[in-house]
Amino acid sequence: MTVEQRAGRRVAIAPSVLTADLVRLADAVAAIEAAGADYVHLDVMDGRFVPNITIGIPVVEAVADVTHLPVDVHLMIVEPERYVDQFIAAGAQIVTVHVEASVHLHRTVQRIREAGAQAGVALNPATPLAAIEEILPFVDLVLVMSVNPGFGGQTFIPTSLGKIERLRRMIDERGARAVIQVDGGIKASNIRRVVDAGADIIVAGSAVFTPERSVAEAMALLREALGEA
Ligand SMILES: O=C(CO)[C@@H](O)[C@H](O)COP(=O)(O)O
Ligand SMILES: [Fe+2]
Repeated sequence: MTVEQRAGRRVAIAPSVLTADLVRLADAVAAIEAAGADYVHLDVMDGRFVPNITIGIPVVEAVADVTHLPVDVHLMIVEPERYVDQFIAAGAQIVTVHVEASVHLHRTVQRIREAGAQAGVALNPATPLAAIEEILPFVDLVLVMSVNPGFGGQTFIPTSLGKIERLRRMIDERGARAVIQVDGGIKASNIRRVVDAGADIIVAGSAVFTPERSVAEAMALLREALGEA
């Protein structure tokens, strides 16, 4: 994408429901949809790849059944290739796997696309961009983790900004089609910097689901920080 094309683009926001009231998950999804979210981001954790266990296939299916938003599934699980078909059958439109978790990443990405979803690859904060050099032409999305995966509500790691800038250059120089998603610790106070570094899709969990304000107010605050409200 050229600088000119990027200048006119609208940034997408993908709220993560990880810190929502999960007893009222349908209400949380309806609230982000009404507030103009572009995706619903679902964080799947297995207690092995990350030290936390969250939701699985039935919850993804339940969310897909009650929303028009594209369902963006972030798999923080070992051997994700064993489950991608089931997540896609459940309604996932984007399936992102961690490069650290899939030995035959090219095969996994191919399988996600064959099954009809968009394929994303995610990088932990300590994983260098070199890990995606070979897979870049085959993916729809690269997810830069700006916290160590496993929990919502953590603090943004500032060195992520340089990594996003370098990834932006890598994608643009190679003419790759992948979009850049950034996930972890993004608030109204830093969203502009993340977008200026090159992000196309912002994941925001605790900034959207917070006791401090309604979902609608929180989303408006993020848009305002982007200069879009
Ligand atoms: O994947 C993850 C955490 O592992 C994220 O999607 C978080 O759930 C985002 O939450 P905040 O950092 O925005 O609170
Ligand atoms: Fe996530």
